[in-house]
Amino acid sequence: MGFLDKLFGKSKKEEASQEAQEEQRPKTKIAIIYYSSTGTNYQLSQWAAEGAKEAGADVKVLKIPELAPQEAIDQNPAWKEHLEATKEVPEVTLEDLEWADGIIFSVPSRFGNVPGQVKQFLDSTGALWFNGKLVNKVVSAMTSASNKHGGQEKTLLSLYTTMFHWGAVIAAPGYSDPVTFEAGGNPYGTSVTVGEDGKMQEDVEKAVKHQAKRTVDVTETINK
Ligand SMILES: Cc1cc2nc3c(=O)[nH]c(=O)nc-3n(C[C@H](O)[C@H](O)[C@H](O)COP(=O)(O)O)c2cc1C
Repeated sequence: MGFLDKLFGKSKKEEASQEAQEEQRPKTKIAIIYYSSTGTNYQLSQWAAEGAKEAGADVKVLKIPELAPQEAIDQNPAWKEHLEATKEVPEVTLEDLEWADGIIFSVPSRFGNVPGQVKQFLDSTGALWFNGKLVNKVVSAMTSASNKHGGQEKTLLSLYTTMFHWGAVIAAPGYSDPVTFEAGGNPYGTSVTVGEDGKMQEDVEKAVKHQAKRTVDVTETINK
């Protein structure tokens, strides 16, 4: 509300017209793109979707295709179960990247790096990159690992390296809200430790939702 509005208030007509304008403004498009073997990064993505929707965005949750051989998946019941439970989630395409104004990634750590499935997908973005289609996309990322210091920060930096080459704008959470401290204090992106029982060791839901809202805010600022 501007100074004059504060002083004199707005007429009902002006308020209605402002509301109508806000309704007509296209929603910010956020793609939440994840890879997950055993469900952790899928859950982080669900929370991010809730946060981004609460912030008014049009949201798509998309999975990066599995590449592991079926024999490997069959040997791990949690992996098999998760893939079965999420078979209806659409697989991400290059058109989804073009559609999105902002992208939130969620990927598990593999020796401090992104999983091969994620790298394969990123390497398929060459033509979009070459044609400048990824410039100014706002990106933010989340991750998980089995150990508290198992490579979470390095995994995020490895992922962001590709985004620097895209010309994307990285919207890491930093310490923009105290929820980050409560979630373990990773300013590069929300990260979580997964116990042997497959459960998350820290409560990161609020931090994920904050990160998602911040991604929507930064995306809207960039696209003003
Ligand atoms: C090949 C491989 C490498 C991994 N490397 C690490 C590692 O270096 N440090 C660590 O703490 N966890 C490591 N993990 C554990 C995964 O990060 C963990 O299972 C994952 O974060 C769970 O996420 P998801 O449930 O979304 O699949 C590794 C797992 C696999 C399969």
